[in-house]
Amino acid sequence: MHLLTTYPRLIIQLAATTMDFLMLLAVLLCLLAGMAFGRGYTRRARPQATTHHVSAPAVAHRALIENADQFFNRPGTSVPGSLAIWRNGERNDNIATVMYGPHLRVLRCNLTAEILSRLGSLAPLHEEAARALVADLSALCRGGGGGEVAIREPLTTAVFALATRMCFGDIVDAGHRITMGEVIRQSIVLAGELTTSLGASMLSKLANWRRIRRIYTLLDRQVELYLPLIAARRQSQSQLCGNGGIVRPYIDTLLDLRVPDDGDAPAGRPLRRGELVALVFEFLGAATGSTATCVEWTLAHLIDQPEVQDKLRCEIDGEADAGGILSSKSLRGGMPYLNAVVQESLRMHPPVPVIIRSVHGEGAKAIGGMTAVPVDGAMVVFNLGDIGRDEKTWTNPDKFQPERFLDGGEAEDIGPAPGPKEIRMMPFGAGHRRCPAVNMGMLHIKCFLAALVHEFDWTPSAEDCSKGVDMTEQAGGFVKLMKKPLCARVTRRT
Ligand code: HEM
Repeated sequence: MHLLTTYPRLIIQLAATTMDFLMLLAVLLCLLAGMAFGRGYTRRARPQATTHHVSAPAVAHRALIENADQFFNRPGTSVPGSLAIWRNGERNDNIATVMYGPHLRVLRCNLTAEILSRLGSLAPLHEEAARALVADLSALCRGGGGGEVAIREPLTTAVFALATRMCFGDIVDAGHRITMGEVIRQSIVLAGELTTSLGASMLSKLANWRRIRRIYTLLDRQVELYLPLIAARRQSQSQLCGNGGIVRPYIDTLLDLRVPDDGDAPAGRPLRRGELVALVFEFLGAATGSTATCVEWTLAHLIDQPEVQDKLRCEIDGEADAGGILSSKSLRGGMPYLNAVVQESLRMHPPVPVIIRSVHGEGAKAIGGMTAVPVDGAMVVFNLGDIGRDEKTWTNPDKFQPERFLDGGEAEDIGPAPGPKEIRMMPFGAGHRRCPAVNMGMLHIKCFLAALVHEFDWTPSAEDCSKGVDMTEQAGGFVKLMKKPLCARVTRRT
């Protein structure tokens, strides 16, 4: 009796947080289950989701383009997505996590129509962000006189500031923005770690309980950081002026949006608080990580191959205005070498290294070696890095050769997103769930890269002078970073 009353109390006292308590409860349940079944327990065959890996461009095409309708969802049970979605008993989906259907269409259409298709109007924001990065870097490299700079942090800060303005307008002060950036960075790193270490079993959850608790803490922190901003935007949905047009911050469009209601409201329902937070997190994370990572990899190659850097600078100098700024129109279409350099970088180092789909039924046959799978489905992982370096598709796939994307090159007709006929690279994914922001992503990368190459000379750091730039990729993670963050000698051009 004593044990029965004392233990639960002890347990509750020991468990400082709900998560601790749940984990301990889970341990007890496991122990009880073990005792109950004892040695006579035989493992029942449970339907187990299998995982298939795809590295061949032709197989990716067969699945994601020819059989797109069977590959339109990401696995609902994928961790850590599932941890983030279910809070307080409700699904808080963003675009990436929601199941294919009307809800997804409404969210994707809103992002595309209200933000992604307004690149011309957003140009002043892009230009200001690029100028701020140049100023920041000039200060870091000894007032422009030359110095070694680790580029990742100033770059990420500049890209994140741009994403924050697009999302909330001008109401976020620098301190709040820095905290938001740090919380998102930590959340993404942790989610990346969980993706590789966390399985669906209870044992795996127990082994990872500290990380799971930490991710919930970070999610709560995001709620604390975004809600005051959302409330402020709700109060005054003032408009952000763009060049020749008006662009509303993303959050304003979300506050006005109505999504299909499972109940009986024919006009739909507003987004819930948790959904708004999930969508803001997605927007800020997606718009920042991939862009900053691609610019860092590209600079590494430009330092490694100074002749490519010179050729690129020549093209940029010819297009930039007196203030060194490139028009949005030039960035979007008029600079073939800049486009080729960015495409080559994305081919070799797609910032998002893998995309995942669930598949069931006959569609599974699109994947070599698979037969039709039952309704609980199988998971298919497409390796974007392998696809971009496929030896049957690319000549010297491990060599950085932007010329292949110019007229007469082996990839002259290849764009960043695959067309209907073939897949040769897919840094923005493919099929129904491909990235909706291909044009904006390309524009952001080009905008920051062009400003950096126009304003500075990039040479190896003292360490890299002897050894060369280390192009090793960091293992794991949602975004494929350089293992050794790029440190370069940066000199302001006069
Ligand atoms: C260099 C820039 C970018 C790269 C390389 C990139 C790459 C990707 C990739 C590989 C996917 C998964 C696609 C798939 O599963 O087939 C994705 C999805 C997505 N990206 Fe991007 N992205 C970039 C920029 C952006 C930006 C700027 C935004 C928003 C402002 C964005 C929003 C999204 C969203 C919402 C999804 C989920 C789409 C869905 O599930 O329907 N991305 N991105």
